[in-house]
Amino acid sequence: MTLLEQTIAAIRPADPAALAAARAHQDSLTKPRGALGALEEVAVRLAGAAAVNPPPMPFPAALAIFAADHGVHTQGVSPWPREVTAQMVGNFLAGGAVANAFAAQVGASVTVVDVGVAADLEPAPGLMVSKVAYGTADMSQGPAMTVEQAVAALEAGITVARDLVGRGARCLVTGDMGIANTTASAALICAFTGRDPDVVTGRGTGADDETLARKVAVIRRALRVNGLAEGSGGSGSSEGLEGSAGQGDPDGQGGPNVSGGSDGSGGVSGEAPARSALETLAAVGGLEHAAIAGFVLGGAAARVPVILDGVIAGSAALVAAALAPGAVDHCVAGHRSAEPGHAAALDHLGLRPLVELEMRLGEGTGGLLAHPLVCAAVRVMHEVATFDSAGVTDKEA
Ligand SMILES: Cc1cc2ncn([C@H]3O[C@H](COP(=O)(O)O)[C@@H](O)[C@H]3O)c2cc1C
Ligand SMILES: O=C(O)c1cccnc1
Repeated sequence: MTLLEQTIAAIRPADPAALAAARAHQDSLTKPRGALGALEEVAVRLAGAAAVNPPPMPFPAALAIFAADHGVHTQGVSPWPREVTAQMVGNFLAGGAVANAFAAQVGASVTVVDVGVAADLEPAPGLMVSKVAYGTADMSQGPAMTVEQAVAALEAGITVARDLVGRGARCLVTGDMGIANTTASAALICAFTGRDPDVVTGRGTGADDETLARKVAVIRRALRVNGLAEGSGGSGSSEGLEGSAGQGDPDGQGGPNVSGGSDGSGGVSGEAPARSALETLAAVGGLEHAAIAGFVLGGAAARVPVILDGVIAGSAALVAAALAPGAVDHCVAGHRSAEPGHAAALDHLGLRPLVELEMRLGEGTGGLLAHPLVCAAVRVMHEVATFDSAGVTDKEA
C-alpha cells in the first residue's frame, strides 16, 4: 500500500460511544444545558474524533504553512507578482509575518513547507523542502498537475502531519502561501460543490472589478478545458450526479477513492461518470492544496484534530473529504474568511466556523485565532464540576 492508501485506511469517523458520553458529560456540568453554545459542539466533536471522553487537550498546536506557486498566475488573476510567494516564505522564516505574530500569541510552532515554490529557497531552520515541482502548470490550458504530482504533494502533507504529531503536537493548524491560490481554491470549490464560478470567486488579495471578472472567466475556462464544467459531460443527468460530491449530496462521496480512475465516487458534480477526486485535484488544484489535503488526512489518521484556516484550507478539505469522508470528523473550521467560496466549502463539509472577523489573509491566521477557543472548549470537559460533585441543585434532578 502507498502512504496515501495506508493513511486513508487508518482514518476512522467519529466514535458514537465517545460522542454520546461527551454529550451526557456536557449536560452534567454546572451550567445551564447548552449555555456554551458552539463550544459545546466543539468539545463533543473532539471527543468523537479522539474516541474518548473527555478528549485530550489540543495543546500544543503546530502550524504548517504549505507554500507553492501557480501557473494560472500568468492569466492575470492576482494583483500581486508571483515572487511574493518565495519572499513571504523568507518572511515566515524570519518571524515577520502575521502568522508568526498569531502563532506566538497562541503558543503554536511554525513550520514552512516548500511543496512547489517556483524558486530554490535557502535552507533555514523551520523550512522543510518537499518540492514536487516549480509551481503548477496553467489550469486554464490543461491539468495543473499530473495525478502523480498531486499524490506526491498529498503524501508530503501526510508526512508533515506525522512528523509534527511525532514531535508532540496535539493539534494541527493548516496554513498556505501561494500567490494566485484563491483562483485554484475557487475552481476546486466549483468542481466539488457544483456551484458556479460567479458565486464562489472572490477578490483574494484585492482584485479590482476587471481582475475579478477575468478570474471568473479563467476559472470557467479551466473547468471546461479539464472536463469539469456543467455540461462538459452529462451535466445534470442523474447518472452524472449519482455518487458524486455534488451540491446537496454531502454523504454521497463514497469510500476511499485513490485510484485515479472514474469509478463514480468522490468526484465532481455534473459529469458522467464523475471524475475521481485525485483527477479533479490534479486538474485545477495547487500543490499546496494537495499538501493541505494530505495534512488533514494525516491528522485524522493520527486522531489529532486539525483546525482549518480559510478558503484555501476549505477547498483542500473538500479533496480530503472526497478521499476519506471520515476525515471531516477530525476537522474544526477555525474561521470563515471573506472569500465567498469559503462559506460554500464549509456548507458542503457541514462545518460551522468558530470565528468570523472578515479576515482574508490565509497563512493559517484564522485557524490560529480559533485555537484558544478550541482549548477552552476542551478544558471545560476536564475541569468543570458536575452538579453532583459541586452539590449544585440541577433543575432536571
Ligand atoms: C504580502 C502578502 C502576504 C500574504 N499572506 C497570505 N497571502 C494570501 O494571498 C494569496 C492568495 O491571494 P491571490 O489569489 O489574490 O493571489 C496567498 O498567497 C495567500 O496565502 C498573502 C498575499 C500577499 C500579497
Ligand atoms: O480566505 C482566505 O484564506 C484568503 C483570502 C484571500 C487571500 N488569501 C487567503
